[in-house]
Amino acid sequence: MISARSHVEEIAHVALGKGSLRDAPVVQSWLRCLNDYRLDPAQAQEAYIVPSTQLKEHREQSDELIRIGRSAVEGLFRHVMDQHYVLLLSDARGVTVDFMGDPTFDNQLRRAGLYLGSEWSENRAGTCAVGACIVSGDPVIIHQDDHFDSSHIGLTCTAAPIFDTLGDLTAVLDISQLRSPTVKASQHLALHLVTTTARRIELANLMARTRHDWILRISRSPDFLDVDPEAAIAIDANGRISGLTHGGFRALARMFEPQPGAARGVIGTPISQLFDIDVDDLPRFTRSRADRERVIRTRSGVMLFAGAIAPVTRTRGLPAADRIPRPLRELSFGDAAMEAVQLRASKLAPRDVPILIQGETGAGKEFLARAIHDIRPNPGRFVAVNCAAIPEALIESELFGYASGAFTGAAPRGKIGLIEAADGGTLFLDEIGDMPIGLQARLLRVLSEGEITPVGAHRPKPVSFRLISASHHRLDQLVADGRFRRDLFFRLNAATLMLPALRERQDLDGLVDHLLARIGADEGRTIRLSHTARMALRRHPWPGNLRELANTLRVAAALADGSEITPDDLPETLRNPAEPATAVASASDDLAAELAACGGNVSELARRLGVDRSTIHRRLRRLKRS
Ligand SMILES: Nc1ncnc2c1ncn2[C@@H]1O[C@H](COP(=O)(O)OP(=O)(O)OP(=O)(O)O)[C@@H](O)[C@H]1O
Repeated sequence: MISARSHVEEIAHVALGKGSLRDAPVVQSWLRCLNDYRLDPAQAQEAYIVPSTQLKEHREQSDELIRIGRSAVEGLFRHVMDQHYVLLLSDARGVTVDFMGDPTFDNQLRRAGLYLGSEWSENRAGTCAVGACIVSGDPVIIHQDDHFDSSHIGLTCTAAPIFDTLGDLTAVLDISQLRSPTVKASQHLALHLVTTTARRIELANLMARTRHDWILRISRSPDFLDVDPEAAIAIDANGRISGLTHGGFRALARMFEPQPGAARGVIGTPISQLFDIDVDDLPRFTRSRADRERVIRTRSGVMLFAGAIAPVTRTRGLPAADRIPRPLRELSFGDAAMEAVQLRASKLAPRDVPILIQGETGAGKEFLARAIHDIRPNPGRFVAVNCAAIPEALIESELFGYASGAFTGAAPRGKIGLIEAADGGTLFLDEIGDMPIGLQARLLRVLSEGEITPVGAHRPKPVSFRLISASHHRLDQLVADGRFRRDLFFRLNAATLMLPALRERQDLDGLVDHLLARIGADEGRTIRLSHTARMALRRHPWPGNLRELANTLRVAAALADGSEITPDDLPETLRNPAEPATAVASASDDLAAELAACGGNVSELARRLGVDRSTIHRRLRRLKRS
C-alpha cells in the first residue's frame, strides 16, 4: 500500500491534468472531489456516522426496500462472509441503512466506517464506491488507494446501484473488506456478485410494487427467461407501462433511443407502441407455453423471448397501499383483513364519529387508535384512559375532575379530569366494557351534551374531543347480558373496527421484519432472524398477539450473540411447542391438506413447516388412527 504522502502527490498530479493509469471512474471522481466539492486530499477525515435520530429517518424511508431485498442481501452475505467481506446497503444519499458484518471485528469496522449509519456520499467521504456509484449510476470498484481520502486507502469497496421502478437510483449495494490483495482484479468476482444481487432486488421490487399488473420478463435467450431475465416490464390493465427494472430501461434505450436516458419517458406508454403485442396477448406468454414459442418482436423488428406473470387479483374493495395515509400504513404488511380495517379507519379518521375498536388483548387496539389520532394535521392531545385499571372509587374524579374543596383530601385548587384534558384532542377509553354501570350513565350525558360537570362543581364546562373506545369483550354481548348500557353502546359505536388476532393474519413475516427493523434502528444495529427461528415464530399460535410478538423479538434481540436471532434466543414455548390434544386434532386436518399441497412429499412439507420428517410421520400416524 502506498503512503498517505505519495497518495496526495498522485492526486495533485491528476489535478494538474497530467494523466493517470487509474480507471476512468476513479479519475473522474477525484476531479469531482477537487473541483466540485473542494475537498483537500491532505486533510484526512475519519468516516462519518449520522446521529441515531437521523439514521432512524433514513431507515424508515428505506424500510420497504430493505424488507423486499432482505433475502437476496442475506444470500449475498452468506457467499462472501467467509472472505471477511462486510455488506452495506446505503440509501440514495449514501447513508448505510442496512449492514451485515462479522461482529468479532465490530470496533475495527465501526472505525473504518463500515457500519450502520455511516455516510458514504462523495462530497463527504471523497472518492468511495458508494459515492461514485450514486453519481455515475454504474457499478464500480474503488480499491485501496483509489480512495481520495487517505484514511480509507486500506479498504476495498465494490458497489452496484439499485434503481426503483421509475428509473431513479434508490439505493446502493456494497461489499467491502478491511484488508485485501493488492491487485484490483481480485475484486472482479465481487463486482459480479453485487451487480447480480442488485438486479435481483430490482426485479423483486418491481414484482412487489406492481402486484396488480402484468409483469413481462424479457431475455435474448429462452433458457434464462424465467430464472434470470435481462429486463422486466410491468404493464397495467390498460396495457400501459407502469414500471421497469433498470435492465428494462437500458434495453428500451438500446432498442429505441438515440440518446441514453430518454427511455425514462416510457412510463405510461402503451406496450403496443414498443412491441408487437397488447395486454390481451399476455396470457399467451405465461409458462404454460414452451419457452421457445414465447417470442415477441420490437416495433423495429428485433426478436426477443418473453415470459408473462399474471397480476395478483385485486380483492374487491381492498385498498392500494398508497390510498392509506402514512400513520395507518405501517399497521400491516399484506393481510387482507387488516387492509380492510386500515381503509375503513382512514375514511373515518378525518370525521368526528365515535369509533369502537374490538379485538383480543394485545391485538393493537391502542396502536390503531393512536394512528387514527395522528392522521389529523393538528390532532391535539391523545389521552388514554384504562377504565379497568382505575379503582372504582377514583374513576369518577379521574374522568370528570373535581372542583376546589370538593371533598376531604382534594387538591385545594381542584383538578382537571381526563375528559377535560382531552378537549381539542382524542379521548381513548380502553377496556370500556369494564366501566362500572353507574358511571356509564354519566359518560353518556357527557357525550350527548358535550359538556362535563366536575365533582363538586355547579356549572358544566363545554368539551369537544374525538372519542375512540376499545374493548376485548364483545360489547354487543355485554349489552345482551345486561352488563353494558344499550344507549351508551350505540353512542360509542357509530363505527366498529374489528382487529384480527395475530394467528389469523397472513403477514407475520412482514410484521416480524418491520419490528426487527425498528428494534435494530433503536439499538443502532442490524438484527436478522435465522431460518429456523422464523419457522418457530410461524408455528406459534400467539395467544398474546402483537404484544407477545413485540416482546419476544425485543428479548430475543437482547439475547442474540451476534446480529442473528437463533431458536436458542426464543422462549422455551416457541422452541419446543407443546401439542395440546385439541390443537393436534385440528392440526392433523390441516396437515392432510398441506401434505396434498406438497404433492404428498413429506420432506418438502417438513421443510415448509420447519420440523423434522419424523414429526410429520408421527402426526400422520396419529391422523390415521383417529
Ligand atoms: N401494527 C403494529 N405494528 C407493530 N407493533 C404493534 C402493532 N400493534 C401493536 N403493536 C405492539 O403491540 C403491543 C400491544 O399493542 P396495544 O397496546 O395497542 O394492544 P391492545 O389491543 O390495546 O392491548 P390491550 O387489550 O391489552 O389494551 C404494543 O407494545 C405495540 O407496540
